[in-house]
Amino acid sequence: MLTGSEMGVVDENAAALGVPRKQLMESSGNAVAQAVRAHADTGASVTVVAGRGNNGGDALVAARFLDDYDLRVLLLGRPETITTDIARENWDALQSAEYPTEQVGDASQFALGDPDLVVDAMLGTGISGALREPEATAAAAMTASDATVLSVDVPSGLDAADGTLADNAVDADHVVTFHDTKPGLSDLDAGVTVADIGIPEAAELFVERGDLRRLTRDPASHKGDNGEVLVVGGGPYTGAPALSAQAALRGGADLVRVAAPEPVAREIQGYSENLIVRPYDGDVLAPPHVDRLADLAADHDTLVLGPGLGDADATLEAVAALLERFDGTAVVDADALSVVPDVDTDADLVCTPHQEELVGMGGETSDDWRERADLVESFAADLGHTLLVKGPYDVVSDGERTRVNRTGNPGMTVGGTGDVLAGVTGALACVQEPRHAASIAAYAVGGAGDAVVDERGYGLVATDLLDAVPPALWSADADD
Ligand SMILES: NC(=O)C1=CN([C@@H]2O[C@H](COP(=O)(O)OP(=O)(O)OC[C@H]3O[C@@H](n4cnc5c(N)ncnc54)[C@H](O)[C@@H]3O)[C@@H](O)[C@H]2O)[C@@H](O)CC1
Ligand SMILES: [K+]
Repeated sequence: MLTGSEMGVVDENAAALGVPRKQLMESSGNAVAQAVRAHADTGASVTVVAGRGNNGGDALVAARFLDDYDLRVLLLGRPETITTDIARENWDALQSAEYPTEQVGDASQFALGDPDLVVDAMLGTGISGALREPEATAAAAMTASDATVLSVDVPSGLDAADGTLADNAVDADHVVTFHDTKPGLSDLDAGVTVADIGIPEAAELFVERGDLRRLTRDPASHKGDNGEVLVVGGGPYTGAPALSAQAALRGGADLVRVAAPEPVAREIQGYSENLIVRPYDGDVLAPPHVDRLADLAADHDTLVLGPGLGDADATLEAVAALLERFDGTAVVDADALSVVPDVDTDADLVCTPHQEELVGMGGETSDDWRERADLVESFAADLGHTLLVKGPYDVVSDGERTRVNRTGNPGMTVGGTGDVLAGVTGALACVQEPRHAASIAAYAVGGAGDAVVDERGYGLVATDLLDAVPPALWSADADD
């Protein structure tokens, strides 16, 4: 089942793969016409009631497949108010071909007549709230009529975000929905057909620009609403935690703090005035620090644990103890990964190993990315956590759902790129489900690397990625 917004992600991913929405609309329209044929004999009277969005567009396409019916096509509103180019192009095609179309200016002009079948294509996944006019009047007329009511995608008035049905929704006899069923359809007293509209499976498997649609930033948000990240890293190394923390800021987090041993804290701060550094005593993370860090972590949306911590026994012991105390979302990277298989934690972990680290954790890998995806999925299920396994094709799995990211290039084998990825994942995990955070982070950091290499060739360094992350996250072109 897919919600309306998930459908939007998949459909833009299809466009990114070369199957644009207008092509999908042609398939949808064809499927609507097939459903008409299934419920009305050739020659029967069929009235199409089209809204001004793409739901209406689907039915305007269907009209071209229904030449052997006694057809009427009603547009609710003026053609100038059609909201998308592709729906308007299909309206214009009906005009050029001189189909019998009518415009309904307002509710008082709506007259359904007495058709054998009515196609309800007023509103689909773009609805918000109860039906307004003239849709409300048209819906009441459809529901009251003797006509068979065939709804396109969802009955107008059903909100595919959560399945709620408006009081004045269309009472459909049949629904032809696209690609996958939608929330609320199974509760209706209507026959539901799911039509394949030619969206490639890859649009759901591969992370593509449609996934960026999940990113939203509330214009009314305040400092902190977009995430506070705590990076626990550093000791033997200073660059890694600084990179992760700066990447978390580039990934959209509002506040990023780094907890690090006192001797390296100043150096980490020196990399960037944007960071807040919280020093603790000693040269490396060790069990005595855990109480304070656990309290600090509880005040953050996500924890990024591992960058530059090193693998001293005391450090790994402290990592395990910290995870045992923590019940939020933590991105675990680098040396901290080795602790994960044996740790007992209520936290949601996003583990970001490369393939060697995966094997070190007890997982298996394969040169074939499809096999690797299966292996990662079953290992994620064993662990009970989300995995983002880095490679030429990154694999993200929560043990049930698995995605593959194809951005990135061989220039990114340089040191530090993993720290950037962990930081961006940490930032996104403040506002996204872990699997989406990991998928989008992999896509955007890979895309950032691709942009840098496109511009300057190989020889990129991890700091180059930082500036390239925001455009990779936020400036994808969306089509209609
Ligand atoms: N996303 C996809 O993957 C695909 C979508 N297609 C179709 O596109 C539909 C979604 O199209 P759109 O996003 O253009 O949205 P809709 O066509 O569902 O509705 C958009 C219009 O409805 C108006 N509106 C919203 N709430 C209203 C209310 N309560 N009362 C009256 N008017 C209201 C909006 O102002 C807007 O003009 C799907 O349901 C499906 O039929 C298909 O063409 C193929 C693929
Ligand atoms: K509809």
